Amino acid sequence: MTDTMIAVIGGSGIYDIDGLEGATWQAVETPWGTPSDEVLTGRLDGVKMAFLPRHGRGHYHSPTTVPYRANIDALKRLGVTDVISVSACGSFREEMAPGHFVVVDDFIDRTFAREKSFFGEGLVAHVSVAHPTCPRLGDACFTAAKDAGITVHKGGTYLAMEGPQFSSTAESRMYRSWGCDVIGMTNMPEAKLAREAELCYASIAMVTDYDSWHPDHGAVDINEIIKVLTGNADKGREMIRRLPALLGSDRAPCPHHCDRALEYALMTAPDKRDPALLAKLDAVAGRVL
Ligand SMILES: CSC[C@H]1O[C@H](OP(=O)(O)O)[C@H](O)[C@@H]1O
Ligand SMILES: Nc1ncnc2[nH]cnc12
Repeated sequence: MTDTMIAVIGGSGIYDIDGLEGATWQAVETPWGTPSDEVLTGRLDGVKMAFLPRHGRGHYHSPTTVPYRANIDALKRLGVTDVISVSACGSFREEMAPGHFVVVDDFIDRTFAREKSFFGEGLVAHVSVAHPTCPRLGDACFTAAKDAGITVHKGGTYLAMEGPQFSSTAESRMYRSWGCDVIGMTNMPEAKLAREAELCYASIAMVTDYDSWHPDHGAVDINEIIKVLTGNADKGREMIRRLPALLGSDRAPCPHHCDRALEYALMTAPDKRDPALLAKLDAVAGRVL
C-alpha cells in the first residue's frame, strides 16, 4: 500500500485550486526541462494533492509548446500516483452541451509537432494505450462531478488536434463522422506520457462550444468560450474538492495495471542501453531499471 497523491492538471481557465492545507508552490526541475509552472502541493481532506496549470499561470504556453514530458516527469518525481486532467473542449454531440462535463475514455491523436515519448534510441519501450485512461479514476471523477450537481457524461472519445487554430467545418464534420465526441488540443501526448510513467490518468472534458459542425451555432468564438469557461472552472473546482474523499489516502495497486505499464515494455538489451538516457529516466522508469 502506498500513499495516494492526486495531481490535477488544470487546463484553460483553471490556474489554481482552492482549499489545500499547507499549500506551497514548488519549483521542480526535470531532465526533460522546466514544467509549465511551479507545482502547487498540499493536502485536501488529508490526501496529498498537487496542482499544475498546464499553460502556466497567465496562460503562457500554447498547446504545442506545453512541456508535456517535463510536466509528467515532475509529477512522478513528486510522488504523484493519479493524474486528472481538467480541460476545455468542443463538442461533436448535440447532447454534450456547453457547460456539461465528459469523462473521456479514449482518444484519437492527430497532434504532430510534439515529443510523444520518454523512450527512444538507447532505450526502446512500447506500452499499450489500448485503454488510455484509468477506469477507477474516471469513475471517481464521474461520481465527484455528479455529487457536485454537474451534468456529466460517462465515456467519450477526445480528438486531440495540434491547433492553435480551431478546426475548419470540413474537419469538424469529418471528426464527427469518425465517432469522436469532443475535441481539444492538449490531452495528447499527455495521456500517453502518463501511461509510460506508470501513472493512472483520467480526463474530464468541460464542454465550451459545439466546434464548427453545428448548423445552429456559428464558428468557434473564443469570447464565447471564455464566458463558458468561467462557469466551468468553478464547477471543475467543485468536482476536484470531492475527489480525495472518494479516492482515499491509501492506494492499492491499480486494478487496471496502469502502475505496472512498463512491466514488459522495455525492448533494448541491458548491454545496449544508453546510460545518459537511463539517467534521464530515473523518475519515470526507475521502478523497472
Ligand atoms: C481556450 S480554448 C482552446 C484551448 O483550450 C483547451 O486547453 P486545455 O485542454 O488545456 O483546457 C484546448 O485544448 C485548447 O488548448
Ligand atoms: N472547439 C474546440 N476545438 C479545440 N479545442 C477546444 N477547446 C475548447 N473548444 C475547442
